[in-house]
Amino acid sequence: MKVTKFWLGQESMEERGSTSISDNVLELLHQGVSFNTTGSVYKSTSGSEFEFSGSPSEKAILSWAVLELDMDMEKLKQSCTILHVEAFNSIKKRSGVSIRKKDDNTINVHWKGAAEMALAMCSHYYDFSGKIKVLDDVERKKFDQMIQGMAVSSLRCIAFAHKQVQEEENEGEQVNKILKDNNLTLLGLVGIKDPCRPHVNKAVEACQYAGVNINMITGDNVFTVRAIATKCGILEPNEDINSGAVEEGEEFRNYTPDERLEKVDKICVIARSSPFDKLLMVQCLKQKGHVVAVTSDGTNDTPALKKADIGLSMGIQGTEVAKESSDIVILDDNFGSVVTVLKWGRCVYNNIQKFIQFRLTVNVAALVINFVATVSSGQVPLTAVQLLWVNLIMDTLGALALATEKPSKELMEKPLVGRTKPLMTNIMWRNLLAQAFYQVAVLLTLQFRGKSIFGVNANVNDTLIFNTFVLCQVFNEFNARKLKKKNVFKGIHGGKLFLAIIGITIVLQVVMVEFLKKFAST
Ligand SMILES: Nc1ncnc2c1ncn2[C@@H]1O[C@H](COP(=O)(O)OP(=O)(O)OP(=O)(O)O)[C@@H](O)[C@H]1O
Ligand SMILES: [Ca+2]
Repeated sequence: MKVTKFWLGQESMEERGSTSISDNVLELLHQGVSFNTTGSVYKSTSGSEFEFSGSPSEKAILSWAVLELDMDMEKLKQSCTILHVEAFNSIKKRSGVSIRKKDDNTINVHWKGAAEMALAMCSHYYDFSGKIKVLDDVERKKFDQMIQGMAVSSLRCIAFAHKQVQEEENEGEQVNKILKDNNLTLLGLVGIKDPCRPHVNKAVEACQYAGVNINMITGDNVFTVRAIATKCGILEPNEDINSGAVEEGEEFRNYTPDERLEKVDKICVIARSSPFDKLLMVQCLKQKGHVVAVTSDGTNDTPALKKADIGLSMGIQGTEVAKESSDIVILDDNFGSVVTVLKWGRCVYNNIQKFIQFRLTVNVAALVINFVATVSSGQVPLTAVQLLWVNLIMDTLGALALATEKPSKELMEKPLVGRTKPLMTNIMWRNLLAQAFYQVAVLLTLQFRGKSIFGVNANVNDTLIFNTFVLCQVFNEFNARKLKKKNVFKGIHGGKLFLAIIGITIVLQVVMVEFLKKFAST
């Protein structure tokens, strides 16, 4: 984030530079920035480089004040004492401080906050030459237009305002417990640019392609949000203003629960929201049966992160509290990683389905064969050791082969699973029953007719059945790779591990049959 615009009175200050600002206004601005902040400035002893810490907005403001307005935080700290602080509050969107200047004992209250909200508290403003002027309706309108102009070019607007108060007045109010917030004088407006990260556009597109809707809920001004949302593809460029896709937090908050449920599907963007609105949105979407993921960086979004099905926090910018209450921490702060999360989530779900189908087929086939053969002829075609052996290699190697399949592009085309769809789909049942039926038919034919077909004795026939059963499972493993597709070999070259495991399974089977005859009864 970076301050790219600065208005003093009704003059844009970028070209003029800090030297043209009158001394009294500059001093007040310095006070307003340096005491009313949660960030800090370090100057490394060796170089002349400054280091800024704090939230992104704070860092942007501090670096602007230090580098462009020649603010010296150390010197200012020594010249004033802080009397009372009101921390930034996500509902009021402002923070305040009252300070006493040591040399003349004057007390100043400074406010910094969302521009249109701060403007509402002002009755006067400093013009470019440092004179105080009355903020009448005509002037107010001009300021409103300035703010809107900055917002539509996707800037975050923050205003600085102050008020000088009398000592007695403060004493009467029990030593500055409540900061005065009316009849302030506007010091200036800044516009902070927060450029869209390079991968966001693609990530939004990929999510939408995968059937995931993206909503943006933020504390920023509605015009700023609309500009940013359009830039990163959340809103259509020619979205109708009255379509209900963009709303303000207050509007959303004041709906009746039924109204909210009705409108929530249409809403893409909520501006000037409080943390409570974010939570409300998550609750609403969940109530509608959606699976909700929330990404966030801030402490105040903790309730929404916790309430969501999946909470994602940012690893670098994110606060510790946000990380603690999220399920996934995105280490590189890249929104593009959300797509990776989506892909791997679907991949794991898909692999579990494949394995379930595979295992159930093995078990159903083994059970039916042994049951039918025992009931009709009193002989068991697969012995206990053989069945254990099949379980052993299929549970370990089979699981390994199917669970290590990497996410494929097709996964993103799959329809959403949702909350209520069963894990075993109809297609899986179809595959399972068809495959089990086929295996049972082959093996029972071998059991009852094998000796005459191949002209072998009973012992060899039993081994034949055992081998056939294991090989059936090996082929079935290929079948399980694709639940829906006909071509189960697609992308097989990529699955080196899969092929290796199939090879190992066959080698182990040969060892079992040829070298462990006594044990395996072959
Ligand atoms: N340090 C600050 N001092 C004063 N006002 C601020 C500051 N940071 C943000 N604001 C104002 O509050 C608004 C953002 O409010 P809030 O922090 O509740 O929303 P958010 O969606 O959590 O924002 P963020 O993108 O910063 O996480 C901004 O548009 C700005 O006007
Ligand atoms: Ca935040």
